[in-house]
Amino acid sequence: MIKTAILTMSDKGSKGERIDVTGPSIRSAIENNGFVIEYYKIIPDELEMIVDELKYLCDELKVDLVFTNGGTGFSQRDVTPEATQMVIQKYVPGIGEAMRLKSLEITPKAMLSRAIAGIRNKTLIVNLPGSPKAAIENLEVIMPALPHGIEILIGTGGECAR
Ligand SMILES: Nc1ncnc2c1ncn2[C@@H]1O[C@H](COP(=O)(O)OP(=O)(O)OP(=O)(O)O)[C@@H](O)[C@H]1O
Ligand SMILES: Nc1nc2c(c(=O)[nH]1)N[C@H]1C(S)=C(S)[C@@H](COP(=O)(O)O)O[C@H]1N2
Repeated sequence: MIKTAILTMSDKGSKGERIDVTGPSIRSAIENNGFVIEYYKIIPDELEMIVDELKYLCDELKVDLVFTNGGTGFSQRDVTPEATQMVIQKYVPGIGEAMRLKSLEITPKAMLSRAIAGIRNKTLIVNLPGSPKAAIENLEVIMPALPHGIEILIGTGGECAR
């Protein structure tokens, strides 16, 4: 079982002005698929809050995987990739590259997501875009490779086929 946290970055959602559809969509897409959701929270697009949450999830709760959603675009308040960059020790460029490459087959707007992924200690952090459609499309791209990477990261296996 992969211990997973879902962190929704949404100014409107955190103020109760919009129901978070994306966080629960991610949950239902991965639950019962070898992933167990240990944490879910909606927070505003505030750099320091995001950094603190990510550190808590990696260092205290020690989840294997964090999916962030929202705050990857061009608006002034979009700072999720910057917060992620501040806490990771290793950058995993292939995850963002794959999400954008495959998503460009769906919409040219895919290039507007600045999502990144990286590792802090034994936790993988993956940024997903904010809309439910975009988040699930991006998630579907990376799902086939994620369990293998996490097994290697947490040391429970992960033999690469030769
Ligand atoms: N958590 C969410 N749940 C449902 N829909 C969302 C969510 N996040 C984003 N969306 C949808 O995707 C669109 C683009 O997302 P974006 O993050 O740019 O919106 P926003 O209104 O600036 O976000 P917010 O105020 O929530 O930070 C939104 O207008 C909304 O329709
Ligand atoms: N697969 C996919 N990726 C996508 C989209 C989409 O509809 N499908 N929307 C894009 C759009 S319109 C934006 S602005 C960026 C950033 O989204 P965010 O600011 O909500 O994080 O994700 C992009 N990535």
